[in-house]
Amino acid sequence: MDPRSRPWRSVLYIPGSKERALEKARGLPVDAIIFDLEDAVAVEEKANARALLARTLAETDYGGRARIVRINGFDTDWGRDDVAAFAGLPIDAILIPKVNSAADLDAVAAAIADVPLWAMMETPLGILNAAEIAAHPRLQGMVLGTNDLAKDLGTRFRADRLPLIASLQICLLAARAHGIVCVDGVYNAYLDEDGLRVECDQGRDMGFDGKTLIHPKQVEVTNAAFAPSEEEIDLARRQIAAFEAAEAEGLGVAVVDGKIVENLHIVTARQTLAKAEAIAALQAG
Ligand SMILES: CC(C)(COP(=O)(O)OP(=O)(O)OC[C@H]1O[C@@H](n2cnc3c(N)ncnc32)[C@H](O)[C@@H]1OP(=O)(O)O)[C@@H](O)C(=O)NCCC(=O)NCCSC(=O)C[C@H](O)C(=O)O
Ligand SMILES: [Mg+2]
Repeated sequence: MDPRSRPWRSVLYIPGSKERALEKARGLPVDAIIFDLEDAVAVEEKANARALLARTLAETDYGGRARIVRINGFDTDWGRDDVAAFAGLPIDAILIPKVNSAADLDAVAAAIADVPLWAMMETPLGILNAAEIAAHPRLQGMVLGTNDLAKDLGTRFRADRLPLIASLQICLLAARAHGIVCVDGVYNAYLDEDGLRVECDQGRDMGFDGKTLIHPKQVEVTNAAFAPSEEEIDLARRQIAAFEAAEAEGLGVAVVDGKIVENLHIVTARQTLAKAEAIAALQAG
């Protein structure tokens, strides 16, 4: 199945150790959940969190939300046990942190069959190797880890994310070249709705499928930013109608709102309508 055929607007991290948050997520309108065993879980809680999460995933219906488990690094004390604990459980992907190369994916792929892999893109070496990582046959998605990346690059926070733009675009290029999902990093100031909206709009403009989140308060703004707007849906419908009318007259170009519409714009228009339908189906289900 094409991993991009479903919505990935809002992808919420939940610490695997937080029972209340694991329960609460069942009622949140998110497209996907990342159940985190890595940075959100303290060292002394790692084993308990893994057991709690495995039990929860075995017993809990998360509806249409995609379920992704972020394991600890495969070369850490916990990584191999994390992977083993989720074999056979109902999950949609395993997310590997701090992926530096395709070889990091090979190691996890050899340890668990059938489950799609996702990669955290958050190290300078990983960004430089984005093309070979995205080309891995088991990889279905990339998630930007902008906190780790900012740390390793030594950047300072800027609202326009100028120091990170090149890395974001390299990942998008790699993901798009290989037809996989690409989700933007988190916005740390989780009570700052205006700042989140600006960053969501930037990510949407760049071409990300959605954004990773750390708190339920961020869901509504993010879902709105990454869904096709009413205006976009209306334009897509009018472009398709105008182009089909032009084609019926033997023409290859139509004009809508003073702008040319060619078959490549129709591909985008159809994708917009398909995304709106997929979102509606997820919300209805
Ligand atoms: C940021 C938080 C620590 C804030 O926690 P808290 O103060 O407890 O929040 P609230 O009291 O406002 O919570 C209100 C209710 O919402 C639930 N809740 C909170 N967070 C979540 C969540 N993430 N998912 C589901 N539900 C959540 C609370 O349980 C409250 O419920 P109720 O009792 O019914 O009122 C906290 O939000 C948090 O821990 N967030 C996740 C942090 C995290 O996962 N960090 C790691 C991922 S980020 C990262 O590593 C990115 C990457 O690797 C990089 O490098 O950039
Ligand atoms: Mg990180």
